[in-house]
Amino acid sequence: MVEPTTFVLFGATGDLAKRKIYPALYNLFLEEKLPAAFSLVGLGRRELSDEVFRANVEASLRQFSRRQPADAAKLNEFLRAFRYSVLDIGCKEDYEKLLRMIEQREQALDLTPNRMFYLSVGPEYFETIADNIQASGLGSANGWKRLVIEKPFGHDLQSARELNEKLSRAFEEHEIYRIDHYLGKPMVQKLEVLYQSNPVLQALWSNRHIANVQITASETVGVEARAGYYDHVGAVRDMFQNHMLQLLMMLASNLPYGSNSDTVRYKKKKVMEALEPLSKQDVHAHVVRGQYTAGTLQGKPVAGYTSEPGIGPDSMNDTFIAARLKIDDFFWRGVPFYIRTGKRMSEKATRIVIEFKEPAMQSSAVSHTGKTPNLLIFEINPVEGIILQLNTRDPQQQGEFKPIRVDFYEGNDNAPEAYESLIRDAMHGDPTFFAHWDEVELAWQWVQPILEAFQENLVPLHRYEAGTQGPAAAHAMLAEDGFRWWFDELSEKEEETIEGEQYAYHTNH
Ligand SMILES: NC(=O)C1=CN([C@@H]2O[C@H](COP(=O)(O)OP(=O)(O)OC[C@H]3O[C@@H](n4cnc5c(N)ncnc54)[C@H](OP(=O)(O)O)[C@@H]3O)[C@@H](O)[C@H]2O)C=CC1
Ligand SMILES: O=C1O[C@H](COP(=O)(O)O)[C@@H](O)[C@H](O)[C@H]1O
Repeated sequence: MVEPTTFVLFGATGDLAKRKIYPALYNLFLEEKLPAAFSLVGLGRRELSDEVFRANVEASLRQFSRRQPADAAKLNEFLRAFRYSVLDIGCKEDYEKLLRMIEQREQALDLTPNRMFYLSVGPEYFETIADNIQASGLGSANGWKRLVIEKPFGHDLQSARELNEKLSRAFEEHEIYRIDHYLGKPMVQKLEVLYQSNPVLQALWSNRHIANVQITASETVGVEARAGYYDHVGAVRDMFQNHMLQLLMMLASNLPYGSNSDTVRYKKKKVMEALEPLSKQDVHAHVVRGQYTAGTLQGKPVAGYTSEPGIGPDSMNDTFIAARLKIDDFFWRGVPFYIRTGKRMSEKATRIVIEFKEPAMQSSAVSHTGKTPNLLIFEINPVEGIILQLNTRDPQQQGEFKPIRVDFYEGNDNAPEAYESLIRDAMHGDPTFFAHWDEVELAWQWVQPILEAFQENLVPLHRYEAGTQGPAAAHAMLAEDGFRWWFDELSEKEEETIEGEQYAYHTNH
């Protein structure tokens, strides 16, 4: 049972609300996962009547919801909860007006005053909104209050700390839900269960058996219409500091059976604390910075980053980052974690590949031609699946090994979106899949030398052609350790030679 809730949506006329929040709420409603007593107040500067607001919400469902609103009665029942109020974030009187409106609705619907403030607005507004919520009395009713905020949470370590301090004046940590939509992806949420409920995985889940871990989030899209935002953040802030490090934490935290949200947060924090820090001078040896140039994607020519609308010809912004990380703890000491993410790469895929070690002793009487390492692959996005790569004998070529893949793909094309489970969890008061401040701070702390090294140009900016798997230097980084990125569609030529060097790939580590 979800408690009665008033959902106060700042940025109700914006892109995120239309594309993600309304469809998520609608699907939760259809699945009877919204509170029976539910009211939503949308806020923005635009003058809209309740009717126009509801019509806009309906239009967004028609465009973006995974389930079309076919049943008019159901749709009307859903939209009945929606009201709109004009609010300028900096205007104190607007919050007083909002308070009166919410109180009236709570009275009319006999709602306990539980209020969820969802900030779907730029981060520059977070502090003002939190202060005004407190000053107006919106947050001091006789129920719970929660603050849901979107990324980015700060621009670097210092700004993140400042922001957190400001939010803490109005909301306690347990009331703040920092959304990282990667934590809402079904396969990411399943990692915990897969580990806890499969002794075979538990037995293998350590430096005894694992040679390395590779986490990739490659995108085919470029900067799109987000130049103003992206050119100041780059891949390191947009994806790496948050989504990619969250994937690392979820994978490496070895959660014991029966973990609750406190254990999850504690374990994730421990992973971050055990990450070997990089010094600014060392960044170049463990981090590859890249930027896409013109190329071909799915048969079509695409522009290079510096020719994109809104991007200057001299921009040194990173559209790709790859890094080698080491976790110095009992489980993972000696296992490199390679993380990479980039725009305009050859495929849209988020996946984790776990490469297992080879047994130390091999019989010399048996040919090992064709043998590859065992791999366990978690496909996270856009397809969801688990693949195990094993070796068997090739029946045609008696003496040779042949890799086979045992795979399971989640066939549900209509799977819930990340925002559905995250909004539901926030309404339930379950913080498990939200980013705690401790993790966010540790993530910024780890990334800070990278930000500084990029800023001071201590790391070369490697160009990579759009439609490829990123700069050659990212392949060379793994080759230095005797590994390779799995699942790259490198052409044979590229595989043989990278920047004139022989690709050092061997399977016995
Ligand atoms: N869009 C996306 O896919 C994603 C967005 N995010 C984050 O979500 C947040 C919102 O992004 P997005 O929806 O794209 O942004 P938009 O620019 O599309 O929307 C911004 C919203 O903020 C409102 N707003 C702006 N200034 C004021 C003000 N002074 N007073 C009142 N309302 C104001 C606007 O309303 P009005 O114009 O009516 O005043 C509008 O509803 C950002 O933090 C973004 O980083 C995170 C992940 C993905
Ligand atoms: O947060 C962001 O994520 C998207 C990628 O998300 P995905 O769910 O499609 O993998 C990325 O394109 C965007 O730049 C970033 O802000």
